[in-house]
Amino acid sequence: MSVQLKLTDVQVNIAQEQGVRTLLDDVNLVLNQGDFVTVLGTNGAGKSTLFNAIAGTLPITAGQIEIAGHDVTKLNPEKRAKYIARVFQDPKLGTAPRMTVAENLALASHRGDRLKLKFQQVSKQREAYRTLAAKTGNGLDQALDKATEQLSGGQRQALSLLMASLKRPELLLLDEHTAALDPHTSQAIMALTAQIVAEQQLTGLMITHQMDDALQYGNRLIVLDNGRIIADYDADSKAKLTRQDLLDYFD
Ligand SMILES: Nc1ncnc2c1ncn2[C@@H]1O[C@H](COP(=O)(O)OP(=O)(O)OP(=O)(O)O)[C@@H](O)[C@H]1O
Repeated sequence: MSVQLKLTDVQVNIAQEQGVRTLLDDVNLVLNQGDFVTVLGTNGAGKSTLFNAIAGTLPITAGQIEIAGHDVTKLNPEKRAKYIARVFQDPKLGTAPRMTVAENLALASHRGDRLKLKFQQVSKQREAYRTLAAKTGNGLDQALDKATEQLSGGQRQALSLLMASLKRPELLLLDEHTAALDPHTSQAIMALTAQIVAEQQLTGLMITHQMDDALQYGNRLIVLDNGRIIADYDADSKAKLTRQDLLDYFD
């Protein structure tokens, strides 16, 4: 089975007035193709920092990061974006607000191409975009010509997910992507996430504070504390975990 993500002895130290602070401490993690891992941890445990280190928005102090066999340790975030798609908690962050749903999908499907080409594609690909948007089940297919700033948070997050997965990423990072949504919409977005991950056999990490989602989704679960991975449950041990087992980490 091929390795999609390999973190070796990753360390992130930050110089502060009070001295050096360690945000990630000797993190080692290997994800095989198709691993979808839920990530738990208290506030400040280092979950987003881990994503920032992988995405390259926060430089690492030591260690190595490989994605799909490429050593990306020294690559800037723009170069790493070729391999990584990330969906954030804030629905506003994943889409261009003044552009329509169709234009956003065109952008996502032609990342790296010339701008002119992207907009020609909107009309050509319209039916394909409509079919894709219909997958979300939340009316996005009826809103292809709406600016994304006019969408609901759930529609916008669904669009962010479609965009993130349109050009099958080597690695999908979901950073509490349902946290800003109401419970019903959150569950709908989780169901869409699971569908997309299964269809495309994506490899990814998903940060969540929802114990039930952490248990229900993915084939593996890790717990971060104080910048370290303190637990790593494979599919079998995850299946035996209870909500209380997880809550115990937050005492
Ligand atoms: N660029 C930075 N400079 C200094 N400190 C930082 C930086 N980024 C993160 N931190 C600190 O590192 C710690 C871990 O933050 P991080 O956002 O990774 O936590 P988290 O596990 O994602 O928490 P939450 O669940 O609240 O989102 C926090 O104490 C945070 O203040």
